[in-house]
Amino acid sequence: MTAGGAAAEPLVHIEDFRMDFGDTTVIRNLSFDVQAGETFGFLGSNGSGKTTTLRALLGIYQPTSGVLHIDGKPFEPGDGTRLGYLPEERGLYKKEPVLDVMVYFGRLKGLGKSQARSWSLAYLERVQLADKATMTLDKLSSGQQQKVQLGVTIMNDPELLILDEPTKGFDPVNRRLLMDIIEEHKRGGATVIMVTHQMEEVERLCDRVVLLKDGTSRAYGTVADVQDQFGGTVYRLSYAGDQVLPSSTLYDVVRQGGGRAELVPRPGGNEAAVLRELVAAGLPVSGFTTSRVSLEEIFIQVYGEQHAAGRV
Ligand SMILES: Nc1ncnc2c1ncn2[C@@H]1O[C@H](COP(=O)(O)OP(=O)(O)OP(=O)(O)O)[C@@H](O)[C@H]1O
Repeated sequence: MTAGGAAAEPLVHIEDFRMDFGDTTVIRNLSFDVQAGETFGFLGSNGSGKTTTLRALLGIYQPTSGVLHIDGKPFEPGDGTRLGYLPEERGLYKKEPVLDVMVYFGRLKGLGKSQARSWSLAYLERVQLADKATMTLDKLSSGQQQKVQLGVTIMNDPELLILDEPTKGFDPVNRRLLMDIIEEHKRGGATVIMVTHQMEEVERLCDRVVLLKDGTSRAYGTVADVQDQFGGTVYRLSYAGDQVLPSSTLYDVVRQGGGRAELVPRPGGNEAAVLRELVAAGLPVSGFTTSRVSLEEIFIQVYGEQHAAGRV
């Protein structure tokens, strides 16, 4: 792997990536880098092209055009960087016992049999599945199966961990556990690329992010950079009644209902100007506070109100 340092090549380099399926272009002009050692959030609404990009990066899809490099070259399995990939579509041998499956994959990844076995037993203990070690996978719940799959993904101590929605379907306690495990890999020096729809995970773990919309980059940088690109602040408003806020050139409404609203200011939309406009429009404002815009609010602003009510 390339050594660290100011002039170091990025571990992952994507430049002008384009992907067509038949007549449909699903990714265009996509460029971003992931530096060695960082945790990178790959964000975007459903169907925006995240999984397609990861598949092209790993050579599963042939890109229509552009550069997709890991450590300075197109990825070849078994060649250089130690990779752990958790694909979006999960799938292990469901009729085999959990421990046997883990040991099998451990051996494929170059671990000795006893090393793979002891690692797997310790992992199963940690994720509270020790009592399932001899059960076949199809007897486990889907969240439990996902824990096994994450174990298989990280058991070769990857230098580059690519996780496509690692906590999908987990309850909050298990999500926290999984985040802790990913954070340990990050602290151990691994580079992590993570697709997730959980913005609090991104704020907790990610050094930088790219936000995809319709196959192209909508925002790219540190979480703070992206917050700044979207005005940096959000106004939280409470008011009597449940009326719809007037549209305005001074702000975008990212959420409203039940006498509360969140507004992201546009240029010229300072607190005083926005408040004056709302009051002039007859809105009985009872509270108005300013805070840093969250990634979730940015996400809603980018992808539209239709996502606000449901899971994106
Ligand atoms: N093999 C394929 N053939 C044709 N279209 C495809 C293929 N794979 C993906 N697509 C299309 O490419 C677009 C992007 O899909 P992709 O799975 O990359 O989105 P995503 O951002 O990962 O979405 P999600 O958050 O829902 O997982 C979608 O419109 C999808 O239908």
